[in-house]
Amino acid sequence: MGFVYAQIRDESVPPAFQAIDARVSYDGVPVLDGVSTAIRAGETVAVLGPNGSGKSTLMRAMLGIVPLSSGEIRVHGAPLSRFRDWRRIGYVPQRLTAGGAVPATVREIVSSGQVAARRRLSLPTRADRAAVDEALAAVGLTDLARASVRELSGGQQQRVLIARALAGRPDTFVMDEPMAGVDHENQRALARTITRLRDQGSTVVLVLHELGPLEDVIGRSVVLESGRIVHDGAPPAPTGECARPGHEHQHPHPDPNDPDPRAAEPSSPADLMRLEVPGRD
Ligand SMILES: Nc1ncnc2c1ncn2[C@@H]1O[C@H](COP(=O)(O)OP(=O)(O)OP(=O)(O)O)[C@@H](O)[C@H]1O
Repeated sequence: MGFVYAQIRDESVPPAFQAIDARVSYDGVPVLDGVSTAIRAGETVAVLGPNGSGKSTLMRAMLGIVPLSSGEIRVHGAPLSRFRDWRRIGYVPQRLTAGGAVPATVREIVSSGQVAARRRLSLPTRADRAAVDEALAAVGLTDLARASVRELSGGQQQRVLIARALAGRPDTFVMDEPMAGVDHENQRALARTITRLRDQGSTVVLVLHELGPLEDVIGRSVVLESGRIVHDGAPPAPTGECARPGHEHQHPHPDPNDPDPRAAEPSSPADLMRLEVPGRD
């Protein structure tokens, strides 16, 4: 723990992510409206806010998946366009729509999280396989390793995506609603995993609708409203604050398998890999 806090305080370590007056528009409509924030290495930060406030867009902009109309993103000290060390980043996208033609198994999808980190043409090592086993165990999917992801429930598919990010052994995680559709028991397991990542010094940025079992893990919350940061600091108090997510909050995607025309539909390990390593060329 001492190491973690020393790292957070150490000004010589660049922020894991830095947004400087970041703006994103869709069809001329501003969705991020001048966001400036820094996620320090080793921090565990929740991004909260009402539906449509720009949370996912901020995550995707930080990873270069959506372009800025103006402003700047820096990742581990480098401008996004020059950042190359994507193996350091584990991305859990909002959800998986696993209806594609390739009947990938749970283990295959989880193993795809290691492709970015593996040396060209090299096969998985024993350590790689152990990391996949560990990631599957961390999300409670060991028994389903050989199942096709298409057979899984939305919450189980969400856990596959989390395991895929863990398997690559990154030190920086971006998780977009990792708890969505996940039952309480597995939410608590995920909270334990995130606590462990934090204690190891990993950086974790999560989009959440409510803190739930993560309440004790989250040290800082950034609340967005209409594409702007309206709160940045200690998580909002449980009651009486409009910034608190959950109240008047309608989740727009109650069924994780319900196709969303906005979403990419990753259907193969290769497609999932592209989600994992945005911005590579
Ligand atoms: N690819 C896209 N094309 C057009 N508009 C988009 C696109 N992605 C998001 N939007 C719009 O941008 C706004 C912000 O969306 P975003 O998904 O970032 O919000 P959010 O805070 O993550 O919402 P939620 O809690 O519902 O997931 C919304 O109005 C949304 O409809």
